[in-house]
Amino acid sequence: MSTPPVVEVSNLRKSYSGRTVVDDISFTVAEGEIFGILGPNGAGKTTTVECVEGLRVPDGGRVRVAGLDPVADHAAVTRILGSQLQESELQAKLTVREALELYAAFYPDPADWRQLAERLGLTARLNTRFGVLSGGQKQRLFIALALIGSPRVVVLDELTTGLDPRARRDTWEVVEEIRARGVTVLLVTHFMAEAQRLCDRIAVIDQGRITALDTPSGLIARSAGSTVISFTPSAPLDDEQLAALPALVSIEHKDDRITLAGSDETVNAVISLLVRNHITAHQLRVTDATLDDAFLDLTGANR
Ligand SMILES: Nc1ncnc2c1ncn2[C@@H]1O[C@H](COP(=O)(O)OP(=O)(O)OP(=O)(O)O)[C@@H](O)[C@H]1O
Repeated sequence: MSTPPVVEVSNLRKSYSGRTVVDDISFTVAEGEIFGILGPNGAGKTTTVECVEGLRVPDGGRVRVAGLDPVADHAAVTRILGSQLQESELQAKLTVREALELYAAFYPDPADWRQLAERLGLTARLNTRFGVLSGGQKQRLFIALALIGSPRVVVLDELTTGLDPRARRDTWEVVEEIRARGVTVLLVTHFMAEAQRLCDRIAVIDQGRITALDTPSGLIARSAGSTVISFTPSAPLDDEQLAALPALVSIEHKDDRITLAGSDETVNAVISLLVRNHITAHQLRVTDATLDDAFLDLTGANR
């Protein structure tokens, strides 16, 4: 028996001063899933998740979190859904311990904050004031505070922005641990590597609309030119023959080097073409497109 989705968004619309920034967005998130919302600046990602959190009132459409309306049933939804705070929401003088105790007091049945601090590597920082924590330590504290009410769903928005690569990786591990405990994660991100590593499915949003919704590998596969082939031929190749290759998306010449974007079919055909013409391919490289390429294809970023 399939369980109902934890988060349901149908035909969501939101405008600011007559300008539509979320335009007919629909998606569902299953229990235990890490669902990514990816898109360029100003695409409407934060507005969408703020509607899920009940922090913004939609102009149209329907949002449900565990069957509840985040605006009408706000108090009930805050007990189910944990949100990541913004930096401005914590006083610089508050210590890590005080912040954890304060937020634990908001919930009738909070998680054990000492255990959370331990798991997030904050035990040695309990007496440190928030204002002097490093960026990575602040993010860990925000994650701890988002989890303190033992939520079923946690919303993490731009979780690793500004972190160094090490701190980013540590934070990803924490998110994977959260999911391993069955918590559903709604993750807003700009970082392809983050989306690729963590998300089960990703909605790509551009100008307020979903342009694609798929698994990371599904998004990559649907990107035009999912395989890139480059080589330096031992003799000139006729452009017409190259242009006739199956599934070819683009041809690029740079000095003697040729770069083709296509599919696996293109790779096989180009090899046959070279063999037929007794041409050797020097420094032949075949690479798969990345989520970066798919992102550029699926958003206005390359138009
Ligand atoms: N309170 C507001 N009043 C007016 N316009 C707003 C408001 N909040 C957001 N916007 C505008 O709505 C659009 C979408 O913003 P939103 O923050 O949802 O995008 P985003 O995808 O999260 O962007 P970013 O990646 O830059 O954070 C932007 O053009 C933004 O300027």
